[in-house]
Amino acid sequence: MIRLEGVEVRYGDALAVAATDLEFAQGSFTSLLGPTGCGKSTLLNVVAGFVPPSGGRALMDGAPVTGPGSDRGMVFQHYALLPWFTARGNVEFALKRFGLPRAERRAHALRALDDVGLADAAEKYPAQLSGGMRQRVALARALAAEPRVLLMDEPFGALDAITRRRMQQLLAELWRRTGTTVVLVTHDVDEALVLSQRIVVMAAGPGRVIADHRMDDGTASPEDTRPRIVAQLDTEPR
Ligand SMILES: Nc1ncnc2c1ncn2[C@@H]1O[C@H](COP(=O)(O)OP(=O)(O)OP(=O)(O)O)[C@@H](O)[C@H]1O
Repeated sequence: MIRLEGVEVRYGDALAVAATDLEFAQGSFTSLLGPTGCGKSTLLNVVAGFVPPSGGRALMDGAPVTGPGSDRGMVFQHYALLPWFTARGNVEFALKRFGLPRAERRAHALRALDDVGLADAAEKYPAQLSGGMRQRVALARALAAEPRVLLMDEPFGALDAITRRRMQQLLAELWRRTGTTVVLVTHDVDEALVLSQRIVVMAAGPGRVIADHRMDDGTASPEDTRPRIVAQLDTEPR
């Protein structure tokens, strides 16, 4: 459903991502893994429509991606919540651009907050919420519009280990329940192994794909795959 054809990204003279071909099947869960600067966020932002490719093209259901759209929800490491809105207000605000009537926006927002286990915190402000709860609001905000694709850029990078684990479980549940296509950017091999069906490993200088591990076809277990990925990350020049 998402297809990158020869996607290349330059920032000025610098080649951030060399020509890359990738496909993400509908309903799949893929992690993009690699060292800092290898172009993970850049590729995700091409799919999101925030960064236009300098070469090649990104397609969603066969149509070129020309900008952000409600079919793609995004979650960042830094939650970017609006401090003057409650949790519910933040989710409702994000729904505003879809032109839903107010009552419907509210119902959607409350349902999304309930889905992430925050029904009781809907009227709290971001400053009254823990990091994990804020990230749940950000997840609710992305999911409220019922996107077909959820794009996540190091979403749990700022959380402590226990909260991070809980959020991973929540994400796995939501993915199984909704069938949303997920593309997750992470530095963390174990996070990628626990969550995804497929791990695309990237290297820097210039950013490129160096391996594509599939764990969903029964041929490789996470235990077999882990040392191979660690070796790939270690041997690549940074
Ligand atoms: N807006 C920008 N302008 C100029 N250069 C950029 C810009 N965004 C990213 N880059 C450069 O492009 C390369 C890829 O960056 P990108 O953020 O995609 O990597 P990443 O793998 O996501 O890294 P990290 O894990 O640190 O977030 C890096 O060399 C980075 O410095």
